[in-house]
Amino acid sequence: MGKASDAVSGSSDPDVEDWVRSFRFPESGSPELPPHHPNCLGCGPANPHGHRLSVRRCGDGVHAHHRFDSRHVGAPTIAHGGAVATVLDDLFGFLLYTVGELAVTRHLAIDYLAPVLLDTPYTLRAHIHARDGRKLHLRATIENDHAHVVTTATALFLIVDIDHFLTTTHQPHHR
Ligand SMILES: CCCCCCCCCCCC(=O)SCCNC(=O)CCNC(=O)[C@H](O)C(C)(C)COP(=O)(O)OP(=O)(O)OC[C@H]1O[C@@H](n2cnc3c(N)ncnc32)[C@H](O)[C@@H]1OP(=O)(O)O
Repeated sequence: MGKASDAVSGSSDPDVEDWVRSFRFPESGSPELPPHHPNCLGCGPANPHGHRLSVRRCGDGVHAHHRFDSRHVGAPTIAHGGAVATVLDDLFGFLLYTVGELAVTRHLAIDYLAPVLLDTPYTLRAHIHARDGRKLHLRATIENDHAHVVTTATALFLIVDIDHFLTTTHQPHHR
């Protein structure tokens, strides 16, 4: 595995620094992709409120099978749109393993084409549509068992260096 933390600068939070130091990119041939960290809301196995998303490489992109459950209810029987956004954002976050660079969400847009139902199997896919320097333009879909696409998403992720995760003094960005 490649190390993401060769140039770690000082951090005041030892837990964050430990996580950053232990972060590794998986081998390029490895289909299984590791969670971003144990408590990640999207994929962390130790987060009792999380989705525990399990994501694999698929060609140049990534895919996952997922069921939303009663913790994610919006309208009765339907997944909350924010829960769907969480999962898609996290799915996009797995594409960083395919580029071998650290990246974070700058912009996320979702089209909710049909309700995402609770306790129902879905297939999620994401890929890099285009790369322009630091900018990764990403696309994703959620599809039901009848191959109907119920949600589409696009995102702009920005490649960052390791210091992004160690800096506790980020300033708001004004466009
Ligand atoms: C150990 C590791 C584990 C890694 C673990 C990773 C976990 C992933 C988890 C899932 C993903 C997440 O939830 S990530 C968490 C949520 N996201 C965040 O917290 C990020 C918060 N935002 C930021 O920190 C910052 O805004 C950054 C770093 C994203 C970008 O800041 P910046 O470097 O100053 O860049 P900025 O000027 O804003 O924009 C860069 C370029 O993008 C363009 N741009 C900006 N918005 C748009 C837009 N909507 N459409 C088109 N283009 C846009 C700008 O014009 C500019 O173009 P040009 O002038 O350069 O041409």
